Amino acid sequence: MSSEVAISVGNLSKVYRIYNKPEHRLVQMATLGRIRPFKEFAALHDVSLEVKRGETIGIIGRNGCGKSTLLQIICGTLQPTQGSVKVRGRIAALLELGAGFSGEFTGRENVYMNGAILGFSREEMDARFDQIAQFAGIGEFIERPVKTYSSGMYVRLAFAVATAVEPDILIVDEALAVGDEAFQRKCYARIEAIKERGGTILFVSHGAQTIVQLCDRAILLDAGEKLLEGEPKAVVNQYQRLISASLEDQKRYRQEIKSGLAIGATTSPKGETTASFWQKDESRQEEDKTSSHNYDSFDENLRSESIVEYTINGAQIKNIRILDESGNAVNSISFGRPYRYQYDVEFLESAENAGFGMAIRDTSGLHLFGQSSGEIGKGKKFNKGEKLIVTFPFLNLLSPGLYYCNAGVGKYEDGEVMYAHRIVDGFVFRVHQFGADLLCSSTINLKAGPVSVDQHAEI
Ligand SMILES: Nc1ncnc2c1ncn2[C@@H]1O[C@H](COP(=O)(O)OP(=O)(O)OP(=O)(O)O)[C@@H](O)[C@H]1O
Repeated sequence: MSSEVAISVGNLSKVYRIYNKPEHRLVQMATLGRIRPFKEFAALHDVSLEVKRGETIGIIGRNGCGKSTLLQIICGTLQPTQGSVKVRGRIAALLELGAGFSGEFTGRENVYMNGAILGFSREEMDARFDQIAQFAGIGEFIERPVKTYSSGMYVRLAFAVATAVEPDILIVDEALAVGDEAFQRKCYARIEAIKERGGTILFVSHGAQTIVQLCDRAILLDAGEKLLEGEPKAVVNQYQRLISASLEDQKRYRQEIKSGLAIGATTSPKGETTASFWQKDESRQEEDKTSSHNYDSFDENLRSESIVEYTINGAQIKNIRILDESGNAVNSISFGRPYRYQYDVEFLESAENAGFGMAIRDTSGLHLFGQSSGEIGKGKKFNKGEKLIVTFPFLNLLSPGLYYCNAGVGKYEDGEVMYAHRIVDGFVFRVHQFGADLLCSSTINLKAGPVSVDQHAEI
């Protein structure tokens, strides 16, 4: 293993044996394995991955997809059925609650025991103890048995120990979700500090935002298999599409993701690209370019390369766009000016209680703003064939930079809220620098106007 690599996992598989009754284990032992009264369940199948020193990798996937199993094998607390794991450096792990501490011992005693397991002497832990207790912030509970702790207190102490011992590799399994918001912020700051000093971090989370914000690379696990590995935002987009798909579509998506078809698929089902709408507006763009009132324009080269389109489920969103005050299509816009974010919707089936939404995210995937036409479930009925233009007016107070827009049509059917159609990162726009410098460009905000949904025959 090269010295640049901190973790190397090769063709890892884990098969659990599931016994219907505890005594079946005895039967197996008594018959020297001739009777095998168990079923086998493959929790991991042929997973390989490599984490370089200094990288932060996020693992995302549905419940039961094998994330914890993978981390436990990497930490050495679980044996694989097949495959290899090589680790270079000292690992500190925050695995699921209950692992790591002994309930009968006090917090203080557990801190010292954990330190000893990681190879620290009593003196070395003495030097760190006050800092650990202060970070955990659990007051006099540090002198009480850990079994009396709330889950939040437990995580506070576990995180304080795991990060105070300056690990080369930090492995965190969703644990932070238990702490309160202020503590989570403290933890993320500490994770950032570990990253900055070149530590390697392996991070499991269901939180798409966390993965996008913290990680250099993400891995999507599904049913024990590594489906995708890559840039966090692209991986998270596919994960979100997968978890909100019907069982039937999930199979197809898995195939698409595995074969690489799902990434950067920018074509809508009818073969129209999002850019085709804009080509219709070329004459208007020309007019706009000649007008002297602003620097707004439409940049043909600025296209979203991370579009993820959900299955059409009764409606279709088309032609996502931003229009300036005069109705010109723009994707390079000014600070402080009013615009309309717009898309067309055609209902392919009638839908009760439909609603329309949008969201804006920055390049890291951070959700900045979202708006909807109203609560889904209290919306109108729309008939098959009905065509609409959905408009979200806004005053642009976003700082210069690139932003990605989502569009979604929701409906309420059989007591369930679902997407009739959704496009993630369907449109990208730039807030340009011209004229923004003098304004307060640190504001990350939009001033939204009332959403309108207009019937339209020609879309
Ligand atoms: N000791 C065990 N015996 C049998 N099956 C197990 C055992 N531990 C885990 N499993 C099964 O293996 C699969 C993977 O479990 P794992 O805990 O790794 O998933 P996960 O992705 O971490 O799930 P979650 O997001 O819910 O924490 C699940 O279907 C789980 O039921």
